[in-house]
Parts: sequence; C-alpha cells; structure tokens
Amino acid sequence: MATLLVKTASGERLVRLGRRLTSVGRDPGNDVVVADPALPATALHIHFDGRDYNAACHEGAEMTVNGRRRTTARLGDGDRIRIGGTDLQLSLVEPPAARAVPPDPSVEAMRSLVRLSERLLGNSDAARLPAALLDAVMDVTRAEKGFLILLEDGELQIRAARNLAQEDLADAAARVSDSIIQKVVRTRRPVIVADALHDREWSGSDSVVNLKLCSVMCAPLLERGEVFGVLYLGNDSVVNLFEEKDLEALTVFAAQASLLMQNALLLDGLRRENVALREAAQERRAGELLSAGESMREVFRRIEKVAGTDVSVLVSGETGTGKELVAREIHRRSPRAAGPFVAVNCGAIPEALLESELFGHVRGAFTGAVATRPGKFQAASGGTLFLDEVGDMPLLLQVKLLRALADRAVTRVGDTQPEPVDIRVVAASNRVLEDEIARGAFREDLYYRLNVVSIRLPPLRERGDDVIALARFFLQQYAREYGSRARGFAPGAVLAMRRYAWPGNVRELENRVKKAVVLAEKALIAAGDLDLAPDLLAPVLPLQEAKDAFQRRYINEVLARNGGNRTRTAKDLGVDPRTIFRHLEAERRGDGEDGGPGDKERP
Ligand SMILES: Nc1ncnc2c1ncn2[C@@H]1O[C@H](COP(=O)(O)OP(=O)(O)OP(=O)(O)O)[C@@H](O)[C@H]1O
Repeated sequence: MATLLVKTASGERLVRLGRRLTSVGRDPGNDVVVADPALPATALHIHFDGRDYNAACHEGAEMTVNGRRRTTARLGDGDRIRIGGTDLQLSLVEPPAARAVPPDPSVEAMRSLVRLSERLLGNSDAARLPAALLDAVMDVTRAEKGFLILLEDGELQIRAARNLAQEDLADAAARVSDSIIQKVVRTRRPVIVADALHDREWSGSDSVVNLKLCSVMCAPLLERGEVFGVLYLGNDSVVNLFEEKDLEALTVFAAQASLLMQNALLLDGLRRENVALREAAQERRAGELLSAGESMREVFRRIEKVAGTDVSVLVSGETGTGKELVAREIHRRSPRAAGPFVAVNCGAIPEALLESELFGHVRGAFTGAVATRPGKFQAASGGTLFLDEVGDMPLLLQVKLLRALADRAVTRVGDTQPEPVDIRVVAASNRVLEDEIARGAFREDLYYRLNVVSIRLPPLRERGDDVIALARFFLQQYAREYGSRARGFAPGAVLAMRRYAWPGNVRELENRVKKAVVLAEKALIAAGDLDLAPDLLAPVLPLQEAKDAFQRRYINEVLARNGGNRTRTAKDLGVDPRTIFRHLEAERRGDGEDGGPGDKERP
C-alpha cells in the first residue's frame, strides 16, 4: 500500500494512503491532520484513481511537486510535495525499514505529543484546558503527577493538579517544589532533576527534602519570551526516571501548551468582557438616562441632589421626555433602592377605581370588593411611589392624597382606621400644573406638597445633539436585538432628525428608529426609513420670530420654576417686572384664556 511520509518542523510520521481520496490540512476533520500554522484548513487532496495517485491543491494553498509549482500533479514513487511548511513524500512501495526497525521511543513520544496537540487544538475552555493538557502529557511521560501553574498578578497559582488516573490531586500546593519552580521562572529554561534528594543542587532545598522528591521535570510556559506559567511533572518513587529526551519532548509540548493556554485565556477574557459589556448595556438601558450634552446637566444635578433625601419631587416635561425614567433613577440611587418602585398612572385609571387603586379597600366596601386588598401606597411601602399624570387626578381625590402625604398614613376605601405607610413620592405631569391651578383644576396646597423639588425635562428638540446620540444608542440596541443589518444613519437622516420637532420626544424617536431598524435593508438608515418626509420637518423661521419664540418659552420656564412668582422671575432674568407682566399679557391674548400662574403673586 502507498504511504505518505509527512515531515513538519516538529517531526516525521508515516501515513498509509488506504482511501481513494485523502485530504491533508490543519483542520481536525482531514484524513491527514498536520499542525502546521502555514497550512489552510484543508490544503490538498490526493486522489487514487485505481492506477495513479493525483494531488490537487486547494485555493489559498501553494503546492510544489519536486520543487515546481503546481496546482495538480500526477504523483510517482518518491515524489516530494511541499505545501506550507510541510513536506510530503509519496512512496508506492512500503519501506522495508518501516517494518524492520522498532520505533524510536523519543520519536514515538514526539508523535504522541503532536497527536495530542492536534486533539487539544479544539479545546478553548480556559477552565478545563489545564487538566486536559496535564492528562495528555502524563499519558506520554512516566510521571505519576502533573501540575499546571500560572503566574497571575505576580503570584503562582496552581490551575490543575492531576494524577495518572486523571483525577484532581488534593492539597496540590503542598506537593510541588517551590525552589524548582522558582528556578524555571527565573531562568526561563526547563529543568530536569533525576534524583532530587541526592542532587547537590537540590538536596539542600527544604521543599525537595520535605517532599522526598525523586524525579522532577519542569518547563516554562512562555509568551513572547515571558514566563506566564510552568508545567511540572514528578514521580516520587522512581529516581532517574526522566531523561534528556523526555525533557525535549516536554519542551515541545510546553511550547504547544503555551499557545493553547494563551489562546484559551484570551478567549476567556474576551468572553467575560463580552458578558460584562452586555450587562452594562442592559443596565444602562434599564436604569440610566442617556444624554450627551449640556441640556440635561441640570436634570442630572438635581437627581443627584435629591436622590439621597426623602423629599417629594415633581417631574415635569412633555410626553415621552423620560419623566418615569427620572423617577426610576431617583429611586435607584436612593437609600430606598432595595425597596419597591411602584408606578401609578393617575390619568389611565377610571375615577371610580382610582381611590381603591391608591389606598386599597376592605371587603364589601363596594360591589365587587370580594376581598380586602392593599393599594399602591401600601405596595410601595419601604420604596418609592411614582404618581404619573398627577394633573389628571380628580379634585376630590387630590384632597385625600394631600392628607395621606401629610399624615404618612392611608385609609382603605370602606375602612375608618388609617394605616401608616413609609413611602417617598415622585410625581409627574405633562400638563403645566400652574395652569391647572389657575383653572381651578389642581389644588395649590397639593402642588406645593408634591413640588418640594422640581425637575423639568426639556423637550427633545431643545437637547441639541442628544437626539443623534440617543438615535445611535437605539439603533445599536435594536440592531442587536433584531439581528438587523442597520449600522448607522445616512447624512440626510442625521439632518432630518436634527430639524424635526419631535412632538412625542424620546419615545417617538425610539419608535421611529426601532421601526427603521427592523425594516432596514441597507446598512445606513435614510430619512425616509424614519418616515421623516420633508414636510414633517419644522419650518425655518425668520431669526426674529425664532428669537421671540425662544424668549417666550424661556420666560415661561423660569416662571414655572418660580411657581409663578413674577417678581422673583424678573429678578432672576435681570429684567423689569413690567417685562414679565407684558409677557403674561401677551400670552393671555395669544391663547385667549384668563388666569395662569402669573395672576397670583406669591411671597
Ligand atoms: N434620556 C433617555 N435615555 C434613554 N431612553 C430614554 C430617555 N428618555 C426617555 N427614554 C425612553 O423613552 C421612552 C419614554 O420615556 P418615559 O416613559 O420615561 O417618558 P415620560 O415622560 O414618562 O412619558 P409620558 O409623559 O408619556 O408618561 C421610554 O422607553 C424611555 O426608556
């Protein structure tokens, strides 16, 4: 039968060509596996057509036959193929020497090591690889115990300790000689100790004497010349067990082991980093308000200031600006973070049910009240109660809410006994509560109780480049979630997003980006994908009109911050109080309504 002599840097071996088609390459799936990094996964095929052997090299590989470059070749006896760093020689007659001469044990050991390395190549699990490596090397040496030790933060850590039965060794640290390991680490060279107890160099070492060591072999694991660990093999019952050639084999194996370990450690690090990044992204999504610019600076400052206290906070801002997210962030950073965060949308619950929803009810309090039930106040005990759309709460309930907040106690519907509750309240409204007070639709005393500190969220259109930063964040998140090919925004889309007024604020941005990402057919999302047609874009105003609009908004905002106090607002803005008065007059004429926070002068 024809044979192929495979010669690589690490040795030679003979392979019988028993199949019609024999594949050769680095991949473990080949018939002839060669651990040559210069080879592609499959480098060539040798085809036996019943009479001749024909070699065909694969794309990406370069083959020479008897020194001449070829892609295919009919092979004759003794022909030499070179591919990558590997030589292959075909023999059509089995060499008699192969049968006559007994195999050289060191070559055999080397071959076993190569085979083992090939087998271990697929093992990239940094936790399990050390034990597998030791089992493999102990298989081909006569060691009865093996240790794989890594240098971690300057300390030597035993990552695996095995016996011949492929079991973990207990009390591993007490079974190795520190002096031998230290020498290998220091000199970066392997060490063989034939009879440790009688060796002049080692017989004085405490660890050697205490452990009654006989034969030890230890080789460094190197990465770019630096030691990152050692392979340590020992036998405590036989002296002169290891010979120089065993050390050679161990050195070769240690070089392979170094590569495999580095590879596995690198992969392990990348895996862990990947998990950490994913978790960070999730956490950010769930808990953090994103902002790249200045516009939210005041919001963040206030969140930080109030989070540690128990004061009530009123969050205002248009729909979709992130009011609930702010409430959650305050809770998350507060001493109540381990307690519940309970949100109630006061505008979404029918008036008749809201009281029982908030304060709970006793059995039989009304038709359908078949059992006594706690309300959201009780559920939030020890945590934070978020009252969303508080401006939609009916006046009668506002009185009860005020009492509950003042007394820190609630009375269930149908009950007479108040029960204490320990909660912190964060309220939100997208109505301007000062206007509601002026209309007589919101109680002023409740407003002051809720608004100990106010946080106003600017609409998205006033947040400058936040719109782009948020859009990119949502794009990345949804592209990952939906496996979309979208990778970024086309310049037209960026322009359109900057110009659009975003009446639905961050929620609208998130929804538009999500839809575009899901439907994306190209890597770059265009303005049309976001449904931002030119007629949706805010018109460009003459400069004076834009200035007037900004001034109006700004004065309203400062008035709101000052609870409608005109004198304080004028002082803050550095203008005459008459300017504020004229502004309010103009506003009143503009919307045709009477009243407003400016009507009541507060101290
Ligand atoms: N700064 C931000 N960073 C990341 N996501 C945000 C941000 N602001 C808002 N969002 C997202 O936008 C959506 C709307 O936010 P949220 O519900 O907090 O707004 P809201 O002001 O309470 O809305 P509404 O007044 O309609 O109740 C949510 O999905 C939220 O996660």
